[in-house]
Amino acid sequence: MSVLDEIIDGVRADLAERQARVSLDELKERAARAPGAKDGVAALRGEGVTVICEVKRSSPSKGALAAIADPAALAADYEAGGASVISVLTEGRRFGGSLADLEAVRAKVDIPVLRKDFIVTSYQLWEARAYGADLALLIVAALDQEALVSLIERAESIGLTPLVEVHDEEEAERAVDAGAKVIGVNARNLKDLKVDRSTFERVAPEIPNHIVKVAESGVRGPHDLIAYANAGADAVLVGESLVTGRDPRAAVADLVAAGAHPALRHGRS
Ligand SMILES: O=P(O)(O)OC[C@@H](O)[C@@H](O)c1c[nH]c2ccccc12
Repeated sequence: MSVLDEIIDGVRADLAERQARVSLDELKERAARAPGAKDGVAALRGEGVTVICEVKRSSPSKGALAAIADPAALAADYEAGGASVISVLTEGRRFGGSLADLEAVRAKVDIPVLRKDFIVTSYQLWEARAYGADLALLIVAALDQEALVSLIERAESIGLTPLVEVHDEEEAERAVDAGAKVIGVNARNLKDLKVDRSTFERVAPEIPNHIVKVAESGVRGPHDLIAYANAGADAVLVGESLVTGRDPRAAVADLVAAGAHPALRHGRS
């Protein structure tokens, strides 16, 4: 079984427990009381390359990364550094996240917040909205085409912007066909967890320019952001290097500065 399949088995078990405790109607009521969803597409289409900063305690590939006692404080640092979107991992078993983290971050920052999880049912989209998310991750490799199309539609119908994650050209084509407006190319292959930064430049040409292109994973600092920008990224998603660094606010500010004028500095046409 692939790592992705194993993670999803755990996600489904935890989901069944929550569904037994909280009805869909309760979630919908909670979603109706949540602050209105912010426009994720607009946030990512800023000047230059925008930066999505992730609250990430651990990962299946590296184990524990950072304790992050106060995820809201970290998110506030990211926002102060110039982040455009905060990504909050809510998967518990492998990534150490929770919906409580999402709620705490939402209460603290003004910029859009992404629920980063392994979403396989619309119940999880309602949870995302109920806990204040504005965007939600949908992983193409975890969904058949029918489920992908229906989750994109459901997400949009409740105000969420789907960030549709792909790992290769074929998945990119499926994401485009399904109507994704934001596509993330993950350099970390979820089958064996290896990072290959050339994935983005290989897959990006499959994605038409009206779609926001996000380069995910493996950004160690400004030079990686610039390489992704030169390969056509509109945004980058960064976790590990920020949570393990000494000064997340300064690290984000450095990334944002590098992304501000990539065309002028690096000859991107
Ligand atoms: O920590 P990194 O290498 O900066 O990567 C962040 C992000 O791309 C990664 O956490 C991620 C991308 N897609 C995911 C799907 C599920 C969980 C995690 C992820």
